[in-house]
Amino acid sequence: MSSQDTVRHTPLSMDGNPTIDERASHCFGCGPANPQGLHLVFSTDTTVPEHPAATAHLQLDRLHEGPPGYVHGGIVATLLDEAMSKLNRPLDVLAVTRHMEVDYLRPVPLFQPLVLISRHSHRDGRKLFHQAEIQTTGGAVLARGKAVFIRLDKAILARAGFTQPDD
Ligand SMILES: CCCCCCCC(=O)SCCNC(=O)CCNC(=O)[C@H](O)C(C)(C)COP(=O)(O)OP(=O)(O)OC[C@H]1O[C@@H](n2cnc3c(N)ncnc32)[C@H](O)[C@@H]1OP(=O)(O)O
Repeated sequence: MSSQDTVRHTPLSMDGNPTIDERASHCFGCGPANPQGLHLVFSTDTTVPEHPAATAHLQLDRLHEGPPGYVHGGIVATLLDEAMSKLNRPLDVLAVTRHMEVDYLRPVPLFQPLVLISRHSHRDGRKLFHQAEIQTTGGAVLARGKAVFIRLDKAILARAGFTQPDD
């Protein structure tokens, strides 16, 4: 089995005792250790601390094709979800997507530079409301998403298996 296959097929529970960042290293959207992942790199802007923003620049190829020449719709949703998830750390919360809506406004082209932008809108208790867009470098909006993330407390984390017994 190649090392790539080993990574792919090793369950989290057999991964030793990784740190939380190591456990996130295989995230399909941003994990550097996932050989099949999108490897998105975000910069965050906390100029307005209560409304942080996140931005990534990317370009996709036929690995993520849906309609000929364009990005698959599921990948479009993944990009928006990932961008919105990046707003949680600047807000100092651990949260997961509970609800997401996607507007597919224009086909998202392969082989062209794209900009992925997200911004936190507001919060209501444990609910965080985020928005995101996929844009061309000229600023044309191709897809737009909005989502409700739920802030996780220790009990939910344990129930979902995101923590290990010693956490
Ligand atoms: C390394 C970085 C990784 C980043 C990955 C990118 C982000 C992700 O993809 S995370 C993975 C995908 N998400 C998940 O797997 C989450 C799965 N869901 C869960 O585990 C649970 O539903 C969980 C824990 C979030 C919440 O469960 P639970 O505590 O039972 O709450 P639940 O009853 O579902 O409702 C949550 C709240 O959302 C609200 N809600 C649901 N839909 C909507 C909506 N459309 N609009 C507004 N509010 C809504 C509900 O009304 C409820 O509100 P309140 O707290 O006021 O009652």
